[in-house]
Amino acid sequence: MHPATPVTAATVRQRPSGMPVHRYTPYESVDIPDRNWPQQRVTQAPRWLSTDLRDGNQALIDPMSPARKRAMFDLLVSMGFKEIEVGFPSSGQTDFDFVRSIIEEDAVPEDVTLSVLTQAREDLIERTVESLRGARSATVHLYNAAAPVFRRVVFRGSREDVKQIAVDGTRLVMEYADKLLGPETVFGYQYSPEIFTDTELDFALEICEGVMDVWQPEEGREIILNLPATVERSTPSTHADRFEWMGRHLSRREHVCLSVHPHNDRGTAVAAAELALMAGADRVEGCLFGQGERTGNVDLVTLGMNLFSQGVDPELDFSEIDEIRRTYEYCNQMEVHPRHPYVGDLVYTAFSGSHQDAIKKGFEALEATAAERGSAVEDITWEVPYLPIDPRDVGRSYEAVIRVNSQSGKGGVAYVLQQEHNLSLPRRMQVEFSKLIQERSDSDGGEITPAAIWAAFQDEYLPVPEQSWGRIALRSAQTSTTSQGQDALTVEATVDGQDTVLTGAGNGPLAAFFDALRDAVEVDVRLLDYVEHTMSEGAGAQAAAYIECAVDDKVLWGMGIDANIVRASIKAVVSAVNRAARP
Ligand SMILES: CC(=O)SCCNC(=O)CCNC(=O)[C@H](O)C(C)(C)COP(=O)(O)OP(=O)(O)OC[C@H]1O[C@@H](n2cnc3c(N)ncnc32)[C@H](O)[C@@H]1OP(=O)(O)O
Ligand SMILES: CC(C)C(=O)C(=O)O
Repeated sequence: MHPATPVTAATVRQRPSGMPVHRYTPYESVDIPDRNWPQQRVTQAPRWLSTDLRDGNQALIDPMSPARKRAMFDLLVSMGFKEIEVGFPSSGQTDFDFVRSIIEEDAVPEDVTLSVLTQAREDLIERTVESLRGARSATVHLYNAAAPVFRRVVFRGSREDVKQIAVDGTRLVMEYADKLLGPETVFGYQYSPEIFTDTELDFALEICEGVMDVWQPEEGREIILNLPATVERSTPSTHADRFEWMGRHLSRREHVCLSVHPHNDRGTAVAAAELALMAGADRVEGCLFGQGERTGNVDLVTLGMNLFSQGVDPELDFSEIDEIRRTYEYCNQMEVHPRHPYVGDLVYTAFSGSHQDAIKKGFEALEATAAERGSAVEDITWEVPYLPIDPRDVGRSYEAVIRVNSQSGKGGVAYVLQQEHNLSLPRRMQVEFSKLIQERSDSDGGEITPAAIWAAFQDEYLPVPEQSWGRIALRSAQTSTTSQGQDALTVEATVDGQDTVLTGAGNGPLAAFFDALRDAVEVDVRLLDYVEHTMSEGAGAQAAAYIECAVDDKVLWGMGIDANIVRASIKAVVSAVNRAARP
């Protein structure tokens, strides 16, 4: 409870949480009942501007060194950004020198425009324009805050005074560009009424019109009007209403590039950007993985990948997302959260049973469709439950898609055995084995790695001669045909510690083996189900045999792997018989 507010029955009733809500006011909505944006769809990528090297950089505890700046710049270029805000050159020598270095070292591709930010102060503008000498294509971005509290507190002036700062600043930018830049530079201009989100719409419009009257946008001379949610204050829908309102009221709209610059204070910057695009914005400013002041700028990776996942070309290359992330982490000295959309360590991983089951079935269905159509899986429309995109499209593997812990079910365990060991366990055997894994994860806690799952599987099902438990250790098995046309089987094994030769006959090698077991080992085995498959293509391939049997009064599975399918089946029976006697 706020100390100045006494607790009374009335306040408690009005404010059940006890939080000092009376200090805050609701955000004003926009009167635009015939809004169009909800019907719109984004069908192509916007123009992107990365401000990692400016808004991102200015929010770092330790701003980027020249080497880190350069690594970030090169990354942005390699991803396909065509507009890059490379700094605030009048802030100090580091930013100024960085802009100079990429121009002088010819590190800026021909189709990339550099952008630099400045306040509307003459000395700063001069220094800013100075930094751009020799650039092929450059934009000066001028800002001043326009919201009432800034007019009152920061500039201590009227609307007219604040508009004049923008108008004079624009004129100064043009004058210094004329004076300092040569014909080799294609020069552009951007203006931002800072804190657009808290600025009265009519005043935001008035100040933008004043700036345009100076710049005189026309065919081949666009102006970028960037309307920043410097501090995110409204719902994305109200933000979109404001964009639609501005788009409807701005003069010379066809020469205006309307730009959105969301911050993430309410956690909805991505939605705010998307809805602003629906409301007519042409361009988005933001940072990789949402770096930036306070809660960050809008995350350009999420925005781009959201387009990608809807079948729209983002016009940015995210195919090696982990490389992008590594460079981001080096440059910003910040870590990406494990749940960060599209890139976090855990975002393509399912631990829970029902998710794993659905993912596994999804992969199987995709492969079946591809086989049916005779096409590659990569050419089939992606439709796998719980995975909005194919992790491989961003350079991830399927390795971590399913991880097993106490929340996992049979699907997850089966998936790991399938992926790592080419074993397709029959459904009832999946249930049987996953119970064993479940018991282990319940008792040990935490994740059970694929290696631990495999070790448990081998220990439980795959009989080997040196195995430390079980009645029977198989050494060799040979089949022949009896004079009555039956299958005869001779098996060399150690039974209860004694070297033994087992013989039997029956209709098929399995029946012959059951016969041998009944006589020599005194167990009664009945076959209930049998499944086999090859584990790989070509000669020398191993076969896997799974046998469900009743061993005396126990029903359970056994499994065997061998290059010879008969031996694989016999091993599977040995596996079941041994398991039946396991305490
Ligand atoms: C929302 C954003 O992200 S905006 C970008 C913010 N980024 C940065 O500020 C990073 C780089 N900035 C800097 O390094 C420094 O601010 C500098 C070097 C540019 C300027 O530093 P200083 O000269 O000390 O001024 P400072 O930034 O503190 O600004 C305060 C003064 O500028 C005025 N001012 C602030 N913004 C603007 C603006 N956009 N246009 C004109 N004047 C402005 C203030 O009213 C104040 O004036 P006063 O001293 O007469 O009261
Ligand atoms: C300079 C402007 C565009 C800005 O960074 C903001 O308002 O957040």
